[in-house]
Amino acid sequence: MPEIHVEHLVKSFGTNRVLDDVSFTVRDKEFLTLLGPSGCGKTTTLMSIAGFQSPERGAIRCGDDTFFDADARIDSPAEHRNLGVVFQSYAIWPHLTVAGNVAFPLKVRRQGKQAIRSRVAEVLEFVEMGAYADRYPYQLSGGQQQRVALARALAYSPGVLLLDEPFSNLDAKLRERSRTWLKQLQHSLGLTTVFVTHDQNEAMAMSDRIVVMDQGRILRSGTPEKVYGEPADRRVAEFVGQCNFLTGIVRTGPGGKHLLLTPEFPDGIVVRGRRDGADGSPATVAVRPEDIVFTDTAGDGPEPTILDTSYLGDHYQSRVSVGGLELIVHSRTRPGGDTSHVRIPPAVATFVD
Ligand SMILES: Nc1ncnc2c1ncn2[C@@H]1O[C@H](COP(=O)(O)OP(=O)(O)OP(=O)(O)O)[C@@H](O)[C@H]1O
Repeated sequence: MPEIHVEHLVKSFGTNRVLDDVSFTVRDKEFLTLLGPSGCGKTTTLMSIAGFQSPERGAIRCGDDTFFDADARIDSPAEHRNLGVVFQSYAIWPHLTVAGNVAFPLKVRRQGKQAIRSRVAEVLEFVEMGAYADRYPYQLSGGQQQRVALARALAYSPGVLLLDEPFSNLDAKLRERSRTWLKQLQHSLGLTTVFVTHDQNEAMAMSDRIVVMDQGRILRSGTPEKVYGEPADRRVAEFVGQCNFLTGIVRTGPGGKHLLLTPEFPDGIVVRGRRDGADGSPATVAVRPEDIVFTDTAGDGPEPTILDTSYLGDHYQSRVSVGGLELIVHSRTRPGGDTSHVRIPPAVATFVD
């Protein structure tokens, strides 16, 4: 399957610049997710790849094909790009059966009757909808309709799959099941896939790599582990999971490790990663709530005031106050009693400014 190269896309609607120098590569067979808040330009990026939007600047290449090149005035029509696209609203045709919906793009491509029949059967098997071929959309659940939309997109063996929030109409349980199932299908068919979502859990669960966008720009890209564990930017840390931010002064400690000294943690927090010329400069670090520990050892850290605690099934979430600072802490057990100090273990904090 081809790689996709998105290069320096710029796109405005009137005076509103919605893509501002967007570049990324989707590798062969990779599941890449565009993640970001509503209005950040995810759909516009996807629609530019699909050929339904034309940027003002930049280029989009897919394997050896140039889909779009503003300088060279190339903008190939959507139907020549051989991409499978599934929109947020699956838009399957209500007057056609499941098989009719899936056959439609093949008929448009003027394939023979026998070839269409066998391909429709094959694709419906991929999405586990073989038994529903003769049903109409109104006789299907939301999840089943979504599978039909996917089958229709897969029918003509596209090199690349583009998915724009395909699970947004499903309930939480079905959404979760659909994620696993789609990921398995994508993997087994080896499809290069670009997926759009504003749901960070969905992005984490499904992606080989995530591209985090905000206000038409790419803030960060990397594996889910990298984006979550080393967000590098405060907006990424805030958007991808919950996060605490601590501000202080950097000191170089034993072994060349960087420490962040804050009024609440005067002995210093050992920060992961290095930064040149940081000694003595102000800095902000991000610490995930699950990385902060309640402890009964007084020397380990300050004594917080617990403001409130919620039980969330697999953990407790507490809001605690340490000096003037409020922190969110996740713990396996309810804090209080002899677990009355908070500790930030070495190398869980990362610089974010
Ligand atoms: N056809 C259009 N005309 C004018 N403005 C548009 C048009 N399409 C999108 N926009 C604007 O461009 C910006 C980016 O929209 P886009 O749909 O790409 O965002 P998104 O990240 O996909 O958001 P969501 O998650 O809500 O779908 C928004 O401010 C939106 O209002």
